[in-house]
Amino acid sequence: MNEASAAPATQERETVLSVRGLTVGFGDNIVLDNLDLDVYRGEILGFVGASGVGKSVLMRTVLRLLPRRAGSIRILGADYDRVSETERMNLDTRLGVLFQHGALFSALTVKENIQLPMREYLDLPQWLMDELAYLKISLVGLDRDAADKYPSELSGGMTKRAALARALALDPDLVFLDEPTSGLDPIGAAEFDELIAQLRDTLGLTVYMVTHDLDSLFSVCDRIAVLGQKRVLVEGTLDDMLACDDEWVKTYFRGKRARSIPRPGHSGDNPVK
Ligand SMILES: Nc1ncnc2c1ncn2[C@@H]1O[C@H](COP(=O)(O)OP(=O)(O)OP(=O)(O)O)[C@@H](O)[C@H]1O
Repeated sequence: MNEASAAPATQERETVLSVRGLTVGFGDNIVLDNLDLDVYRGEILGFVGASGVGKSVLMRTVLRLLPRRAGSIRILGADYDRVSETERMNLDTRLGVLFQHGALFSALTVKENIQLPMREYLDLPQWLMDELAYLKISLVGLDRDAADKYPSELSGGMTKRAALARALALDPDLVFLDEPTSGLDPIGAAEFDELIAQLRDTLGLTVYMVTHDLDSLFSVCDRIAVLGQKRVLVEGTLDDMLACDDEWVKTYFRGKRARSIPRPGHSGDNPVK
C-alpha cells in the first residue's frame, strides 16, 4: 500500500459512501444481491472482480444512473432518496466521474469539455471558466495548449488526463474512476497512478477506482474491495487479499503476474508469496 501517505485506521474515519443491502438486476439477471460497501474519506479504494461481475453496474447504481431493486446508498452523509432537489444538485457537484474510455464529447475541445459541468451547475463568467479550465489542465499534467485540442487529437494518456480534468471541474470530494489505466502502456499507467495519488494527497480527494490493473492495486490503493458472487467478497488491505481463501482472489493476487510486481515497503523482486 501507499505507505508514505497511508490513511488513518478506518475506525477513526468518516464514511463518505455507505451502501447497504443493495440489489440490482436486469430482468431475471440479478447482478448485485444484498451488497454492502463502505468508502472512507481520503482513501483510494481499488475495486476489482472478474469481467462481467457487476463492477460498472455498482458504480452506475451508486451514481443513480441505474435503478436498484433494494438497498440504501448514503453519499457524503446524505441519503439520496431523502434529499431535496437543491441538496441533490449540491451533492452532484461534490462527485466527479471518469468513465471507461474517457467519454469526452468529440465535438468539444478539451477546455469546453472541462467547462461542461461548470455550465451545468455554476453561474460563472466565461473568463473565470477559462481560468479554471486551464488550472484543471495543469493539475492533471497536460500542457496548456491541450485546451484547444479535440479528443481525436489526443493520445490515450492525454484523453485519460483530460477526462480526469473534467471529473475535477467542480472540485469534487469523491471521484469515481472506471478503469482509468486501461489501454495505457505500463509507463503511462504508472504515471497516471502517481497523478491520482498526488491529487488525493494535495486535494484531499477520496477515490473509488474500478480497475483490473494489479500495478495500481499494489502501488496506490489504500484498500481493495473484491466483487464476486453478487456481493463484496472481501475488502481490506493487500495483506487481507493475500490472506483470503477465495479461489478467484487467490489466483488474482497470488498468481504469476502478481508475484512479479514489487510491493512498496517490501524488498526483493518477488515479494508476494
Ligand atoms: N443496461 C444493462 N442492461 C442489461 N444488462 C446489463 C446492463 N448493464 C450491465 N448488464 C449486465 O450486468 C452484468 C455486469 O456487467 P458490468 O458491466 O457491471 O460488469 P463489469 O464487472 O464492469 O465487467 P468488465 O470488467 O468486463 O467491465 C453483465 O452480465 C451485463 O451483461
